[in-house]
Amino acid sequence: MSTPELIRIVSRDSPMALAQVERVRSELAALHPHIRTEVVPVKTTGDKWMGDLAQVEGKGAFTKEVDAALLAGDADLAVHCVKDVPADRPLPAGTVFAAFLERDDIRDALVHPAGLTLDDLPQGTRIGTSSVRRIAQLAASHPHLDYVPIRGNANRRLDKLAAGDADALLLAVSGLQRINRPDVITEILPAEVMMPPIGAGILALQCRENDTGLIDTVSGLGHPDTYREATAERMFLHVLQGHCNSPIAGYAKAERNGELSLRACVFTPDGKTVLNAHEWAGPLDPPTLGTSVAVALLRQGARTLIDSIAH
Ligand SMILES: NCc1[nH]cc(CCC(=O)O)c1CC(=O)O
Repeated sequence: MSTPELIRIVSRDSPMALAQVERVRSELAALHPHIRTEVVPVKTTGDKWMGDLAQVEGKGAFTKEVDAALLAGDADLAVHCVKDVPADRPLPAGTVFAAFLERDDIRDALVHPAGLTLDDLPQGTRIGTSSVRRIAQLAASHPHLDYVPIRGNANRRLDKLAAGDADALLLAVSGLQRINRPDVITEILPAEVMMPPIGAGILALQCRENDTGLIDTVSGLGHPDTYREATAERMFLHVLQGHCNSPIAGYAKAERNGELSLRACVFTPDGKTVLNAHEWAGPLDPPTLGTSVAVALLRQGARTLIDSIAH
């Protein structure tokens, strides 16, 4: 097994994705100063299609072309937001996760040009979001708000907000930090108000499964607690067979004392029905915790809620 001299890193070509690649490059440079890296940017279906993601083959819209480049040997290492990697099916055959980087902020933020906070938004404020998860969580608590679909990478959404296409946005804090625009945040929503999506704030490194030298080299970038959280969350989503447009939210948390917990919710689109589960792992391993929380929600009727959303 040999250490590679050059690692070609493939990723989406959005500013956020390229910033993520730079983080990987700098962590790699610190660990392996002699390895050179090259960036292979690709456009994904999700970047090109500006309509409803459920109408394209929704699942994997942000990952398919990246995975294809990896499998074709045009690159050696893919960087993905775990949030964008489908969990209802296995990773593309022949690829594996080699590491999960230390998790960033998991919360969503409100972006309002005049600096208003969520509870101050007036009647009829148009929130630019296409996310079933985000809309379902505000629909019940803030019924006076309106929603307008908005797509495109975070920079484009900020441009559309400035152009007046929406009155406010909901975006991930971690994403805004990555594109160096935390200045636009007017309020960070606590996870109790806006439960994050599965995999929020986590970057995964994916390799070809037979590239053992590379897997070994990049595994040093992995963060053990993030690995436990990501594994519990993805098994949860796998058992629920959630899809990219699912009204599902939740997060695992590895506490300082080593205990792992997972809380999760499934919503109706109007947010009036919320199924809830929160469990501690105790002696369970992370995937079994994920399975247990998913089964708890299935017992409460989660299947009907998930299947009633078009996908
Ligand atoms: N679907 C786009 C996407 N994928 C991951 C993030 C945020 C960063 C992350 O959670 O890793 C975003 C942007 C957003 O939802 O605001």
